Amino acid sequence: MSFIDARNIRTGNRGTAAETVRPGTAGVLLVNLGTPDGTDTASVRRYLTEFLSDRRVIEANPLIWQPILRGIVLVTRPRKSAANYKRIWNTERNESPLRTYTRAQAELLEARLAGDAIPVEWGMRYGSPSTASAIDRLIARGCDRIVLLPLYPQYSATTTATANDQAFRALMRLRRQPAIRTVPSFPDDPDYIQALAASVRKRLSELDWIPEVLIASFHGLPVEYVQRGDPYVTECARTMNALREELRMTPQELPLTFQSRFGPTRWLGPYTEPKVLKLAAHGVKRIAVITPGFMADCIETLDEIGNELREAFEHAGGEHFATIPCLNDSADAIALLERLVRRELAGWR
Ligand SMILES: C=CC1=C(C)c2cc3[nH]c(cc4nc(cc5[nH]c(cc1n2)c(C)c5CCC(=O)O)C(CCC(=O)O)=C4C)c(C)c3C=C
Ligand SMILES: [Fe+2]
Ligand SMILES: [Fe+2]
Repeated sequence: MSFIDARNIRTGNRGTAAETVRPGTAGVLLVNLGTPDGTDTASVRRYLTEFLSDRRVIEANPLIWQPILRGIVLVTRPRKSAANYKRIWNTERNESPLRTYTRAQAELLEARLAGDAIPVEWGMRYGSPSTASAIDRLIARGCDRIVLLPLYPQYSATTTATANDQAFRALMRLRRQPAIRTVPSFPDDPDYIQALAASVRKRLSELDWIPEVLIASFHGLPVEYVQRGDPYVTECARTMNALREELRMTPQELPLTFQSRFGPTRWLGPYTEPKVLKLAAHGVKRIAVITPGFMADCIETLDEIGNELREAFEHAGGEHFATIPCLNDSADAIALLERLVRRELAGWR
């Protein structure tokens, strides 16, 4: 018998097709936040449980937070959120818009990379399809090198870092790990800024009125996270400086605001809705809203902005309200993703 007893060695990756790997084959993994599987309260509760139990998202001591989450938040919020998801659901595919757009981005990017035979898969940080399953699919398609692209233009530990964490957690299951390159955030990448500017010009050209103010609304973050070193707010400011320059607009014409506050702590300001109500109180009748922090339309853009903010503005005397769609599956979005990915592929191809 040889010195190493082969019976004691697991030869493959658990649950993956490691034997299909072709050395030197690179693939791409797009990761987005995640979304419920359905608009029923139970599905939303399942999703929120996983999301809001992530210690990158809620940094409070779990001994304090988990009883609040399970005793209060998960008792009240899922029903309200489920009703909101119903208003924006993609009924044709019976799925959330975030899932539809993330899948479309992956499929269109794969078509763009077809000449180089680079497979593209997509996964979610929370819910399905899981990040681990997407990595398994890339390995089954022969990859031993993965470019991992978290779909957030501005870095935050609550989004980018936890997406990367989840991918590396998935690798912990594997004997034969692929090599990974993570794509950095891209808050003022020229292709991203030009795509945003083009989306503004296109949408405004469809209107028969001109907005007095174009609000740029980003997802918020607790101020404490920024004080502890999260660079998110700096990256939002970089996006805004570049976008204002590209559109030749002033901070008054294109102000930065933050939406989606959650919980009782202080979040980044100014908050989007109070800002819009103040504008209405000052006689502003026509506004448009862009949401540059989101690569795909989702409940935060379609419902919180497209429905709730619109109603609040009109109720306060506003007359015209328009939203600029996220980059979604536009040609500009796919060209941007391709460029970000090709930059990280350098040296591998
Ligand atoms: C402490 C709570 C939260 C932090 C921090 C947070 C950061 C953060 N989130 C996004 C992007 C998205 N968030 C979305 C939904 C969402 N976010 C929170 C809470 C925090 N987010 C909640 C409770 C929810 C659910 C909304 C509901 O009505 O129940 C989404 C949309 C998902 C979808 O299904 O459409 C996105 C996208 C960013 C970019 C960010 C930090 C910068
Ligand atoms: Fe969020
Ligand atoms: Fe929200």
